Amino acid sequence: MTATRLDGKALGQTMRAEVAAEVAARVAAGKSRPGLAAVIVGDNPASHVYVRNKHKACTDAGLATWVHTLPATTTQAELLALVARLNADPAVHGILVQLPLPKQIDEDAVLRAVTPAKDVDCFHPENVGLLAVGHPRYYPCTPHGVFHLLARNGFDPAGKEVVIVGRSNIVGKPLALMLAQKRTAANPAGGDATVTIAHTRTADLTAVCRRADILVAAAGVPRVVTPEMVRPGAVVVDVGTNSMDGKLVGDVHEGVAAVAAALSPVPGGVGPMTITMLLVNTLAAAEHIDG
Ligand SMILES: Nc1nc(=O)c2c([nH]1)NC[C@@H]1CN(c3ccc(C(=O)N[C@@H](CCC(=O)O)C(=O)O)cc3)C=[N+]21
Repeated sequence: MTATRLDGKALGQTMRAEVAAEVAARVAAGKSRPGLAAVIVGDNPASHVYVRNKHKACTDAGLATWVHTLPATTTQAELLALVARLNADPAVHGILVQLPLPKQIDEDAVLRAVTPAKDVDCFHPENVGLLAVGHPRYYPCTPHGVFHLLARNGFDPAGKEVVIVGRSNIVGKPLALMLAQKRTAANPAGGDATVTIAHTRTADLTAVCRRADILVAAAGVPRVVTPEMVRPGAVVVDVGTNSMDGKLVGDVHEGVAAVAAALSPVPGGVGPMTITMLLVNTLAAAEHIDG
């Protein structure tokens, strides 16, 4: 078997065009233009690539966007002062503080300083709590991107066995919540799936992964998911973005393409979907804040 490609670049473009049309209609109706402020601290090269991609995607879809670039020596007080300014700026509907932050800065304190209505990453504990009780204000971008990459390629997780390798606050944990939840009008990305959270300390990770109809690799470990971990015909989503010798590699071994029914590539899979969901959330934030 050679796996069907879950093309996040193509689906991301389609969904960005949907956002662009909604933004244009909203502005034509005299409502506010959704705006995203991105904050990047320091000179992590990958972070600069991602923020540049986000800025371009916003511009292309007709959103207002600003990038605040701060030096690696920025203090926590300086960063909190910028966040406070963005919280108060009516042109800004979404605020994204790119992670990771330099070590002198308390990441949790910064994520909690973003006013929840503008927290388009869905990293603030209030928004994580709303997600956990099944009344999401926003969905976190990467899990939401994974959901659409599956659902819009005909792989509805409802009733399926999903195994997620990884338990981070950014991907594994919120994705597990979403996919296990009941799908309702208020929670359209509820997955109605049977979900297992595994990780690199799971005993017999291979046996656990082989149970999966849908296997999500989000451990941040290059090629941790190998072909023998995949039941023939399973659907595999690769969330890994590891840099190895200057090359971007996922968490899924190349050999998995010969076993899986469908596989998301890196690059061109979840990454572009993550950026697309940021645009979706910024539009939702403008509707939430300004109507
Ligand atoms: N506050 C915050 N929010 C985030 O959403 C966030 C973050 N911090 N920190 C880092 C991670 C990682 N992340 C990616 C976004 C896009 C691609 C992406 O577009 N990747 C392209 C390739 C990009 C390249 O050329 O390297 C692809 O997979 O095709 C990847 C990774 C967002 N993150």
